[in-house]
Amino acid sequence: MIQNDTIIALATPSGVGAISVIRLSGEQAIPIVEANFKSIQKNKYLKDQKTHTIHLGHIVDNKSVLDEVLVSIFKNPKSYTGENVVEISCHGSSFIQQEIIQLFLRKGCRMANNGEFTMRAFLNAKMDLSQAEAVADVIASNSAASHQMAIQQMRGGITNELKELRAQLLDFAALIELELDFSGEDVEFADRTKFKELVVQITFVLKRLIDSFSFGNAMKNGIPVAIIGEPNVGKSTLLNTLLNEEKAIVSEIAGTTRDAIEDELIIAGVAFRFIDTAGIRETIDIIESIGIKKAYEKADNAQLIVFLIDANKFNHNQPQFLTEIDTIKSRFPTKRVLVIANKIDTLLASEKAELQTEIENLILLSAKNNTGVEALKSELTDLVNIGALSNNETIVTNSRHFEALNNALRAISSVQQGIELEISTDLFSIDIRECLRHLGAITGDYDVDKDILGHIFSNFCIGK
Ligand SMILES: Nc1nc2c(c(=O)[nH]1)N(C=O)[C@@H](CNc1ccc(C(=O)N[C@@H](CCC(=O)O)C(=O)O)cc1)CN2
Ligand SMILES: Nc1nc2c(ncn2[C@@H]2O[C@H](COP(=O)(O)OP(=O)(O)OP(=O)(O)O)[C@@H](O)[C@H]2O)c(=O)[nH]1
Ligand SMILES: [Mg+2]
Repeated sequence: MIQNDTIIALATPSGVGAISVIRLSGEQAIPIVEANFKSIQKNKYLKDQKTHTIHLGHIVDNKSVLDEVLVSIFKNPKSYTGENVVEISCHGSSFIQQEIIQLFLRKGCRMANNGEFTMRAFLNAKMDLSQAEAVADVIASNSAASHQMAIQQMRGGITNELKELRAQLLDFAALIELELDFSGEDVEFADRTKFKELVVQITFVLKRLIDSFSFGNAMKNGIPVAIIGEPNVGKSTLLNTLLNEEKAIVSEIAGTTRDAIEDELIIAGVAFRFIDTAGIRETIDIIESIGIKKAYEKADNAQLIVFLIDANKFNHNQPQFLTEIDTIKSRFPTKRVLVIANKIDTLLASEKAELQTEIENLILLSAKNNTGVEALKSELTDLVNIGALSNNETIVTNSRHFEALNNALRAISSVQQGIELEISTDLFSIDIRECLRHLGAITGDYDVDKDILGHIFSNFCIGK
């Protein structure tokens, strides 16, 4: 499916750099560049050169030399897009970049849309849709964890997990449909025992992939950690200390933070998104109470909760702290709650020891003096199960894939029910097709809607 127009875009960031790469893809890429390229070698022409070769010369426009460049040639189908591709490595000046692009736009190229090079790679079967989508994730990845998940996906993660099972399901679909053609006679081409085994196996793999999404999504976007506690306990100070930046306003006035403030921090290769919230207390202030409501919402949506208490207020005669901690833990029964006693710089050593023995698993910290913060960080990374990452397992991070996997699971569950209830074959053969369709949507094997493709690639940057 070779597109007949030739597209051009800057492949490197716009702005000044040592060199910049301008990429052209399409049937006419080589002749278009050829007409304005002069090799330093006499009588050397790009059209005669082998694929994957590099050539030194000048880009010329009406005999004036725009730049000395290196031109790389990739010949259809051996290129990133599967089309003829030419890359021009020029000097990294904004002026030169623009002059060269403008020159080739005049000579018959068209400016590429976002993600169009990768879209062409998909349309020319250089990669499947899930791999093409992962290209954007690779570019966007900002932590070791998100990078690893994206690379795994770009190399065909989900596709490889499902390819074999999908092929087997397709075979069964064909056999079962064949039985339907002989509906008068009592024939069974598809081995029911084997078919049941396959359905169980598919269900198992789908569930594993679906389950990986909450982890994958959190890893990709940063694991949300809500910092909550009473006013003035030092939540905003802790956020600032973690980020090493005066992000949130800190003051001795209780009720300083109103709106939730968040930012990302990468700890040991994993992105965490820390959310500082309004201090929780009874209040008649309308704005403050909206902030408190929001604090609860943030905690509800967070993966982890950091609950801060003011170590100063600890009084060993009163089990008030313990009640407070229990209240928070029962308010968020399914979440991991890390309890932190802040402001330990104001405590005597004996008081610290007492605090630690009275409250289990307490992290002692001084947000102001930056003590105990490393312990908190290592506690956080311990809580994140990155075992899946080191095992190179496929982790679903894309919500489109997640949705398709859920749809496929729903369909295969109907198939399973159909077999158990021994309903007529024609009914569950529809569910088998349905399952195949959803699995195909992930890789783009089924006729994917133009709009869906447009939507997927619109999230890319130009030149990718
Ligand atoms: N200069 C440059 N660097 C780049 C890219 C690019 O397009 N250009 N890439 C773009 O993202 C990535 C590399 N991906 C690529 C994937 C395939 C082919 C390619 O030419 N494939 C051919 C030939 C393979 C061979 O035989 O060596 C093919 O698949 O047939 C090129 C780049 C990252 N670095
Ligand atoms: N001594 C000491 N003071 C601290 C520490 N952390 C915060 N403080 C002080 O406690 C006061 C309140 O700090 P904030 O960070 O604004 O507290 P907050 O929990 O965000 O308060 P609200 O936004 O009102 O809920 C400020 O005066 C801080 O300087 C600490 O570790 N030690
Ligand atoms: Mg605050």
